[in-house]
This record gives sequence, C-alpha cells and structure tokens, in this order.
Amino acid sequence: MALAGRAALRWGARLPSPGPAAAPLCRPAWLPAACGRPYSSRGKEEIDMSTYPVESIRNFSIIAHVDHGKSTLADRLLEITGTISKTDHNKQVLDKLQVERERGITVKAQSASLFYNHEGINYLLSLIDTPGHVDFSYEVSRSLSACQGVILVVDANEGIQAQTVANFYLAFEAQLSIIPVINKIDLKNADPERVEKQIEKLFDIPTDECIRISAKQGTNVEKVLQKVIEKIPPPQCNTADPLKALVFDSTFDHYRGVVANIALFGGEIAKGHKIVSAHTKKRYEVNEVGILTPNEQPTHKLYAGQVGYLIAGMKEVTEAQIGDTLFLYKQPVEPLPGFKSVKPMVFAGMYPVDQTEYNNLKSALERLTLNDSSVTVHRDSSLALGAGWRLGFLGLLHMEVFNQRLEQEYNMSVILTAPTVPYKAVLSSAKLIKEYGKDQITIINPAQFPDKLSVSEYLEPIVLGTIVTPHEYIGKIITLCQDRRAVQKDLLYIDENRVMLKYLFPLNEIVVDFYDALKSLSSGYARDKAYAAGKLLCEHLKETIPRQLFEIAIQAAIGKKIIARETLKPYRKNVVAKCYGGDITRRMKLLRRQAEGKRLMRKIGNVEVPRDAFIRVLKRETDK
Ligand SMILES: Nc1nc2c(ncn2[C@@H]2O[C@H](COP(=O)(O)OP(=O)(O)OP(=O)(O)O)[C@@H](O)[C@H]2O)c(=O)[nH]1
Repeated sequence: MALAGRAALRWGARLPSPGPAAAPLCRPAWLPAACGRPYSSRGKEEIDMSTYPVESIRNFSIIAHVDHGKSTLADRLLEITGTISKTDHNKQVLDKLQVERERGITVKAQSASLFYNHEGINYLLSLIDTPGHVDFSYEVSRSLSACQGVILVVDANEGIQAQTVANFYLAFEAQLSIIPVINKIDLKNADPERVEKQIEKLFDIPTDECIRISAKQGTNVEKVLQKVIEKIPPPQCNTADPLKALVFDSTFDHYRGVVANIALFGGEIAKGHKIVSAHTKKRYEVNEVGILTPNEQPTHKLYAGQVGYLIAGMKEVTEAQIGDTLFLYKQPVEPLPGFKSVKPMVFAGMYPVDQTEYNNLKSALERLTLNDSSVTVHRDSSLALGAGWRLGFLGLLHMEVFNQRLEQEYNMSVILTAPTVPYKAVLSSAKLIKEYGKDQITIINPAQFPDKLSVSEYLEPIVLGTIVTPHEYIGKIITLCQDRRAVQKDLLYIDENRVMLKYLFPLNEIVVDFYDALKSLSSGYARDKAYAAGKLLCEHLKETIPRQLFEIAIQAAIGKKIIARETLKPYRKNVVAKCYGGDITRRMKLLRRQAEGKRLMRKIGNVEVPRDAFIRVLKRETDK
C-alpha cells in the first residue's frame, strides 16, 4: 500500500481544479537538428566529446515508486556499458551521499554518462537516477528537463504504486518517450502479467511493450539499453548555434565552489570560455567542463545535446540558480523557461544547540541549501532557543534527511522544532490590513497567528493524495481518510484486487503520521482532538525530555489558554546523605539551601530537548 501526495499546494475553502505535480514550467524548446561530426570510439585518456553528435545521444531518467529498483538497474547499466567494473560490490553506486547509503533510499538525482556500441555505432547515453519518495519528486521533474525519455520501473510483485502513477504523469506531461520495465521477475511472488495489465489499463501502454527484467540478476537488462536507443529520440539542437546551457542541478564543493550540472540546448562550451548567467547577469570564466562517469571526468569541450558539469568560479550560493540559462559573453540568447519554484509543505524552526555556533550553522545552511534548493530559509528567533531560522521543507522525510545531512556533512548539531504547515488568514481588521499592506497573509510560524478577532477566515493547504491498496483494506482506509477530513475524488480498480483511491486531504492531517497510520490501518482518532492531543503531546514530551536537576512544567496551549500540563520531576541529590543522625536544624538548612538553589536554577536553567523528540512526539506513537 502506498500514498503519494501531489506537490501542488492548494488552499482549503477555495479549490481550483487539480494541477500537475511540481513539473517544469514547460519543456525547453529544442532547436532544429543539424550535426555531422564523425562517430568514433571512446578514447582512453581524455574523451573527445566531438565524436558524439546529437544523433548518437540519448538522454533519459529512470523513474519509479520507492524501492522498485531504479538504483539497482542503474548499477547494471553502468556495468554493461563498462562505466564501472563488474563486481559483487556494486550496490546503488549512484547513491553517493552517506544519508542515502544509511537509509537505502535515493535523495538526490545523479547522472552518469555511458558509452555503448549498438550495431556498430557508438552511442553516448546520459542516465539520471532519480529518487522514488514523493518528498523528492521535484528532483524527478528537474531531471526530466534534461531528458527526452524515461525508463519507468515497476516492481513485478508490488505492481503499480502511487508514486508510479505520479512519476508517469510527470514524464507524460513533459511529452517524453516512456519505456515500461517490470523489475524483480526473479521474486517468488512476481506476477509480471498482472503488472503488464495494470500498465495497459492505467497508462494505455500495450502489454507487449513492457520489458521483464531482474535488475538484481541482470536478466534482460541489455534489452533495456537497446530499447533506449530505438525508442528515445536524440535531442534536437545544434552545435553551430550560440551556447544555451540549462543548469538543472548543482552541488557545492568546499574547494572548487559550485559544480553545476548542465544540459546543452545549443552551442558548445570549453575551459576559458566567458559565460554569463541569464539570472544574475554575472560573468564568469569557465575553469572546467566534463562528464560524470559516474565521477567527474574533465573533457576538452561539451557540445549541443550533451549533459555534463561545469565549474566556473561561482562562490556564492545565489550565483548558481537551478533552472538558470548560461550563454556566451556578448552572445545573449532567449533564456530557457526554467522551473516552477517548489512550494514548501512543512515548516520547522531550526536553532543551533549552542548559540556561539550560529555563524557556522548559517554558512552550513547556505551551502546545503545550494545542494538542496527546495528548502526555504527565513530568519527567526525564539525566547527559549535564541536566534535561528524557520525552514520550509517538502515533507517530513525531506526534513529528516536535510537535518541528517547537516549533521553528517557539516558536523552541525541543531534543535529542530515541531513541524507545522502554512496557513493563510483573511484579515478583517482595518488596522492589520494597513499594517501588512494586504488583506490576506500566509503564516508559517504558529507564534505569529493573528488574533482570532482580526481574521474573517483561515485557509489551510489541501493536497491531492493517491493511495493504491489491496481491496480488502478499502473499508478501513476510507474510515481513516474520513477521520482525517479528506474528501474522496476517485476510486478505481486497477485490477481485480487492487484499488486506487484519490482524496483531497488537509495537509495538516497527513503531514506527520498519516503514512504510519495507513500502514498500520489504525482508525485515527476523534474529531475534536485538541485536548486529547495536547495531553498526549505533554505526556510524550515528558517521556522524551531527560529529567533535569530542577522541575520542568510541560504545557500545551492554544493561544494563551493552557489546555494540558505535565510535570517532569527533578533529580534529587541526597544533600543530607552525609548527615549521620543528630542535628535536625542542620538537615533543614541543607534542604532549604537545595530548594533555593533549584529555584534559581529554574530561572536560568537550560533544558536540552533531544533533537528528534518533537518528531517522535508528533508521530503520536502512543495512540497506536
Ligand atoms: N529480488 C530482487 N530484488 C531487487 C531487484 N532490483 C532491486 N532489488 C532490491 O530492491 C531494493 C530496492 O532497490 P533500489 O535499487 O535501491 O530501489 P530504488 O527504486 O532505487 O529506491 P529509491 O531510490 O529509494 O526509490 C534493494 O534491496 C534491491 O536489492 C531485482 O531485480 N530482484
């Protein structure tokens, strides 16, 4: 069973018709093909990229639901093409980040150039392995802008899942060629026939177009490569045109600055070229260009239709906008449409554990947000936690992964506050309307909620979610969705025992723990739940916050009204342990002094809240 949320946020009360998931604004227009460089095989030292004309180029992404085997298929493709040597240790080679290896998921799209000889012709294949989890679907849509086709992988046992549908539509709307591949046919419970029928029913792709493979064992993987060459068209562009390069991704290297992943929609680029960013109008000199095999391999030049990387001395995070167009100095071109900016769905406060680390954390945040530009950052401060930021993420997993990367890649220790969703308030107070200069404001910080009396209406974000489930669970799932105030939009049998449900969900109802609840099919909880939820939160925080030397009051409040309270008892040092028998006044004095000490400590004491306590608390683990 799986859930996928549409990335497009909508606001309660007024619901426009469903829009596409976070997709590029539109496909960059390709220029007419005209290239005639001769073919040649791959050189041993430096690869001469001029020997790969557009006709010999295929740019494609691998897309799928979580865990259906994208990265494993990428491993086999890298091996077959000799990009990496064949060993038993090649496991998700393109998942390079520590967080990806530890969690076994792809977080960041990764590209690699493969060289493949088919029927005597040398082809240059640019492959992009994409993440499967819905929180990272903006990575998929960006990757697709550099491609003309996709391999859509579906697990032969699980069949079509929610993210299969979402990713299919991303590729379909971008008018890309789609090669359906049914993976894991080696599994005992594999039923490729059933999955082929699902693909035909939902995507209108004839069953005989599906390729049955085992990425793990390598079965039929070569057929996939042949299909890529036959079915995916080469890019349509021209090296004789002026340079037009799309920055579709970028990473930050501590030593060399920004490394931008680029797709050339025209012209050529080489070391020493003077280039201009269409976004910032700043000028740079190119230090290095190259391809990823899958590590950076410098080349003399890159040509129209090719996908590679570029280093040009960009040092500031703001200089390498994803979606930017680069052109040659004094040869301006019409910029490519770029990408729709992604809207964060979940907000949380982030503070350094130690305020003296503020500047270090600031610079770590700047660098990490360059690698992950979907995170929004606003300065914020809290009485209890000091100066910090309010960060916007695309989902809870995204938030956890970002936090883990800060820790692992930048050695930062942070406090993350409870995740919340944005709200809008339609103001009724003339004074506030004047103050804000508008009658509707977006609130990303619960502490900034305007007074109820100054607001005529609150709007909450609504998302369109897709659930794919075996039919025996439908009843329970419908109950769960209703309990979360969801409105059913569609119910479709994708085969005799699998159902696809579509619901409009208030984001707040699903953002933290819906997926867990869906998996365990617990029936949720009552409607008016503020008091119960407040009590539960306090109880849970009491369990997660370590006891201190002084008493701590844990309170849940709505505005100024306290609705629940728990007391965390202090550790008590036995100050009278050394008074053997005797003098009562001496004992009383020691106890009085201890009480006074604790009173003072309560005033100045810092409570260390474990970083993940909020998330654990909000997952409402106790109500299962
Ligand atoms: N039996 C079997 N297992 C496979 C096959 N392909 C992949 N797997 C396993 O499925 C799991 C997920 O594979 P990945 O390649 O990481 O899947 P993914 O789609 O890249 O995952 P995300 O990037 O997190 O969405 C791993 O444990 C693989 O070993 C296959 O053909 N047969």
